[in-house]
Amino acid sequence: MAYKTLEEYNIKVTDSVREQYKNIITDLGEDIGRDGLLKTPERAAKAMQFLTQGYHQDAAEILKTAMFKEDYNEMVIVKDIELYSLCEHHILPFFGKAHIAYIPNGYIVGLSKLPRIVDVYARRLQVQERLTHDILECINNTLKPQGVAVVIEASHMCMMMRGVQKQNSVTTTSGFRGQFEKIETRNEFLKLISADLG
Ligand SMILES: Nc1nc2c(ncn2[C@@H]2O[C@H](COP(=O)(O)OP(=O)(O)OP(=O)(O)O)[C@@H](O)[C@H]2O)c(=O)[nH]1
Ligand SMILES: [Zn+2]
Repeated sequence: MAYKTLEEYNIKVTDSVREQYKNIITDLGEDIGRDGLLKTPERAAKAMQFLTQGYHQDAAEILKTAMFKEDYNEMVIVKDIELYSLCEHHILPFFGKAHIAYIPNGYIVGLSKLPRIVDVYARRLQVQERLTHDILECINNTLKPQGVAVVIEASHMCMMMRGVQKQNSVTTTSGFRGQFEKIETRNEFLKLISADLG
């Protein structure tokens, strides 16, 4: 990075993206001088930077900050983790829920770190399949558990607001490593994430 700090880099990016948004908004037929739009290029630039901040974050480092030695060999599940991402084909949102499980192998991880790594990978231009694998591989390679499973259910705005315009379709992706490759373990996980325990 040619800048001393991430903050300095972000300010330069805001400046550049703001100017490009001015052109985009004008080309789309709007009057950039209109009162309500005066600050829009700057706001839009900052919003896009927020939604893609995952490029500057290291998910493995986040996991490593909260790994604790513990002799617990049962399945740990964090389900219904809400996520918002951007599809890399249209730069439109896709959103839904991630469900994550792992079976420890000497170490447990601070529970909040699992939603945090979902956000690191979701806040990039993504496809749902790669998002699923990014989360799966990060946990597998960093925590080195006996097994890990990730399921994501999401709706894609590019299929709702435009294109095929289907309002109710939900896409499910999944990945399983280690113990979760065994059908009984995988089924126990799938049963637990679909059960309403409340
Ligand atoms: N596999 C996958 N496809 C996605 C995802 N997000 C968007 N897409 C699809 O990416 C495809 C891009 O296809 P193209 O034919 O190049 O684009 P398009 O003409 O805009 O396609 P339509 O959406 O069908 O109008 C579309 O089928 C989208 O539904 C994703 O996360 N995973
Ligand atoms: Zn799309």
